[in-house]
Amino acid sequence: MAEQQIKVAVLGGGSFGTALASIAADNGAHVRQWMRDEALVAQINQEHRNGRYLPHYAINPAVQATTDLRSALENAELVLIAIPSKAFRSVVQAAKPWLTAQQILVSTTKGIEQDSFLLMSQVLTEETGFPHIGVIAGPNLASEIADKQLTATVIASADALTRTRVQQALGCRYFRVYASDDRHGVELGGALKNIYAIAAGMAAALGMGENTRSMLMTRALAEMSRFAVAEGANPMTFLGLAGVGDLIVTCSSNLSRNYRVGYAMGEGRSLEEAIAALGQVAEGVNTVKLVCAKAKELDVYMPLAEGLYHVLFDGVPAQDMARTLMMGEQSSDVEFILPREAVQQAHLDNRGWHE
Ligand SMILES: NC(=O)C1=CN([C@@H]2O[C@H](COP(=O)(O)OP(=O)(O)OC[C@H]3O[C@@H](n4cnc5c(N)ncnc54)[C@H](O)[C@@H]3O)[C@@H](O)[C@H]2O)C=CC1
Ligand SMILES: O=C(CO)COP(=O)(O)O
Repeated sequence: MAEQQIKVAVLGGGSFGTALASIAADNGAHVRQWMRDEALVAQINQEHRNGRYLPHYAINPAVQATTDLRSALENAELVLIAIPSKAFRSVVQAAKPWLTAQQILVSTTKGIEQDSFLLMSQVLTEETGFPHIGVIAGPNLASEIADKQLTATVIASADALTRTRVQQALGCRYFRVYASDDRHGVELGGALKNIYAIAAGMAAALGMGENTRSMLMTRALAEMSRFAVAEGANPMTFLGLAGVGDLIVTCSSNLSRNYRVGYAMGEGRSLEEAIAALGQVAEGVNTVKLVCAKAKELDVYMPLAEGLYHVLFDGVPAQDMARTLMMGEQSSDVEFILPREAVQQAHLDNRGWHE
């Protein structure tokens, strides 16, 4: 018996939405991709190319682009939402008339909502109340996926049907989909690593070495997981693709937009100049603001994020961020083994030498 063709809707005409639409079509799905720009729709449908966001890659000709939300969503079994966090809720609200409780709704967005501090899958839950909600995150540079470089991602959901359908719809010879039920941890991993990608780009532009890069990434992981645990996530998630995996790729690659913003600032450009030169979304700029405020509220120690905040928004020179790392408290390597507090207490108990 021939397998049924799954119907997939992708909301968003940017680089990641386009890469995912093309994967699903390569996998035999019936794919409609919604975006606002009529010219881009025409280009995708006629030339099978997204000249604005992925100009050098061929899109599977079966992807049908449209500016009509209704026709994109009607009868779709799986809806992938690849819209920057600033516009995510408004797009979900516009889509609501054509969303149903049977559909599987998946956010691919790595950001946090400004006023609510909600992650995008929480926005989906709040707006729809539907049961099949998940999130995709992992080391997934869109242009490498479009180039069919071997890539892995994570589908995270408490709902087994959501995990399975996404694995079936997107898993193919160049794209491997792993499952997790820690939706919050996976989604936080994707959002938080953008902060450290900016810092890593800065460090690279300032000529810092490989030891420094490795220290930065590892301490970033400690900081991310500390924050995520305070938010109720499982720290083990950060050993996976959406934690350490995504951190490695975004802190190492010039293809990451967050890394590029940091690199431009490390070369002496202002934040405004760096963003203007990018011309795309770097979610980390907003995320660092929101996370620093939340960390204060929760009393979570995040010296790297705070140091980056001061460089981005208070005019502190980028070189000084490294000092924050070197001159911070003497701490624990892996605090899930030796708690930070135990190290601090031992210092208090042994005051007076070298101080
Ligand atoms: N590009 C990448 O390599 C990856 C991106 N992501 C995440 O996916 C999300 C989307 O990213 P990209 O596709 O890369 O972004 P992008 O910057 O390439 O494109 C964003 C798309 O959203 C559209 N958009 C913006 N505001 C809108 C609105 N109000 N209504 C309708 N459409 C609107 C833009 O027109 C554009 O088509 C981001 O949060 C990002 O963190 C996740 C993994 C990889
Ligand atoms: O999340 C990404 C890769 O996994 C893409 O990162 P940027 O948003 O920094 O380009």
